[in-house]
Amino acid sequence: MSEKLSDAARDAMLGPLFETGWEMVDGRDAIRKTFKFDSFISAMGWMTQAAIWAEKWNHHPEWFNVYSKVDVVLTTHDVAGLSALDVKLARKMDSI
Ligand SMILES: C[C@H](O)[C@H](O)[C@H]1CNC2=NC(N)=NC(=O)C2=N1
Repeated sequence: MSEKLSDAARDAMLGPLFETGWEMVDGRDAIRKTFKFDSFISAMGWMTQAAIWAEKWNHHPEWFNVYSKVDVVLTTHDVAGLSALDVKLARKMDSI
């Protein structure tokens, strides 16, 4: 079972993600980022790879795709807020 991120963990783990374009969602304990690709197929390929990691870790993104753009929101529904799993998936999404 995941735990909500502590204040200390937030400082350490979220700071580096904010540098790569992640930001807090207004009014929610969640992070968001828009990923842009050069085609629909590139976006779908990225989503497919991210989906395989999400399924492996049983941690699923809220996301929305239009053509070559994917809007992603990460949060942990089981704890109603951010957990280390959100950070792990965000880092993976950045690295794919
Ligand atoms: C029952 C199942 O394990 C849970 O619903 C999992 C699935 N994927 C999940 N994904 C996310 N983002 N948060 C969760 O709390 C979560 N819980």
